Amino acid sequence: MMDVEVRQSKLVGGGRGLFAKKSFDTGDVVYTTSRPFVAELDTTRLQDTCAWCFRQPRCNDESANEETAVLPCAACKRVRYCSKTCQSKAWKREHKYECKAIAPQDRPDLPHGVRAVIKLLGRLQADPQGKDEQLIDILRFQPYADEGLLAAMKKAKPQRCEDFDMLAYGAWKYAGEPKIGDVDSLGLAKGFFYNVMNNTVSLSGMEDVSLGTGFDPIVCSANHSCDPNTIVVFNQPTLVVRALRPIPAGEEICIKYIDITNPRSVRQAELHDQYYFECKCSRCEQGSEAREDRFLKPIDQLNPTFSKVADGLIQRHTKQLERFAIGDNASPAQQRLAAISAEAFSVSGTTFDFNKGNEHASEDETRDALRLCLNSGMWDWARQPVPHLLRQLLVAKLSTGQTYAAWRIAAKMHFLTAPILFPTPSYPDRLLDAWTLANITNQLISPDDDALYREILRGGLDLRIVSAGLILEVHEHVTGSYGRDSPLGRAVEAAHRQLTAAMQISNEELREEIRRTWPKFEAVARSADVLNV
Ligand SMILES: C[S@@+](CC[C@H](N)C(=O)[O-])C[C@H]1O[C@@H](n2cnc3c(N)ncnc32)[C@H](O)[C@@H]1O
Repeated sequence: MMDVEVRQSKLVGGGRGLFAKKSFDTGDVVYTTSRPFVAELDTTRLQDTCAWCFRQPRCNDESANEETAVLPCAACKRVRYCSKTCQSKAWKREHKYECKAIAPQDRPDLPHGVRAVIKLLGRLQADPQGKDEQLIDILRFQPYADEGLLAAMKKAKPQRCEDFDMLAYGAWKYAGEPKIGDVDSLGLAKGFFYNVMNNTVSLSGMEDVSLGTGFDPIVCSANHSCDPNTIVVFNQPTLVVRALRPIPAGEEICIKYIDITNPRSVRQAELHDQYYFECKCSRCEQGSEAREDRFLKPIDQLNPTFSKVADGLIQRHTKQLERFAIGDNASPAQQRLAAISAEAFSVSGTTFDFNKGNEHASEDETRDALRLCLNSGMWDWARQPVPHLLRQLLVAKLSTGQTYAAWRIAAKMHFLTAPILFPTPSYPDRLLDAWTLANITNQLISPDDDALYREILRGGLDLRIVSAGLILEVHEHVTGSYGRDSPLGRAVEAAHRQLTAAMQISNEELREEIRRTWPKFEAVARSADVLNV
């Protein structure tokens, strides 16, 4: 018996939605499935990730030993598994329907949507009586049967529609033009393609690295809110929906489809471009009064130097100004800030139109974009795209082995962005950030960095206590999102065990040390000059 049900939503244009059948407390599991109904690896992950459990390179399955890397399917050599058990589960449920089609080695890897549809058609063909309930659910999941939605997509993205039609046709061909009762199987393939591919959830691993995309008829029936009452986490391969706050029975369960830390105009543009609806959630209705839209000073107080810079940027970003609109962008002051936003967002690469920009932005460009926002005196550390840019700088520092610089950025984010962007301590992004900071801190307390450790200690901050405090923090809050029985939960549990075993003081004494250390840690983090690290 499920604790949620799918029925008509009250949201304007919301179609069907997901509803709570009982009340939930913060952190409760609202819905879980052992593996999304559709779970496809990104093509770039086919060689290093198990195509069934999504773990890299081995899972906790009993038949996998420590030496087992992911091994390829002997027949198609296109997908890999970490154990016989994973391979056998995959084969029985779906791989047998695609193995032959994807085997020819002279073909490139088929896109994940095509592979998903081949397998869905195979499963449907093998179940003419409709005994598989999830398959029935998926046939009921049809937001794109709505003529209005389809028309909106055709108008906004004619090329995408053409691609979908062509790829769905290809999938149908690869599936052997299946006969499924009296059903028009090509029409079905197209319907799947639109419905499934427009509504996937992204499946990320522990370091928030994208592994692939998933689709589950229940989770994907949840509508969007920029102030969602639940979060979705992927525990390789379990999908879990948890309550972010108390939810009374009968309330609609909403998740987030996009990055909700962005300003309203960016969120609205992304929802319109990707999902073809206008969000009217409570946060969007607050307009520019919501925190993520506010600036530090009234917008006409941008200093003359930056006004001049912004005037130059208006020209460059004319086409993007609407996406970054400040109010109605009618005044020069509004346009200037919209132009600075457009410039900095384009470097951050965090709105989907700019995905390519992200890969190309250098460390210097990232720092320049940060300076543009922060030195203008209008942005604080938690207003986007500053947090996006900080994360980008952190990744750059980590990838070039500049651990101490990375630590200072991560520490700054820990105090100045995370609690503001994600007020719930168990929020997945906040937990992952704290875990990253714990790991960077651990690197700094390794014997290799002894000199640095001692220098920081002389300044009054004991990084060993900082590390312990962060591990305890993540350990305490992981239950509210990923849960203990998850890759992150297990890693944190192991770190916690190690910490407890190595402790030479009592638990109470350690907590007292942490309590005493934290204001110093916060002061160091706040004063870190991350624009010059
Ligand atoms: C993943 S589906 C959600 C389930 C869908 N409502 C259904 O009827 O099956 C996404 C689609 O639902 C609609 N939708 C989701 N959230 C919405 C919201 N807050 N307001 C209006 N429509 C929404 C949009 O049409 C969107 O493309």
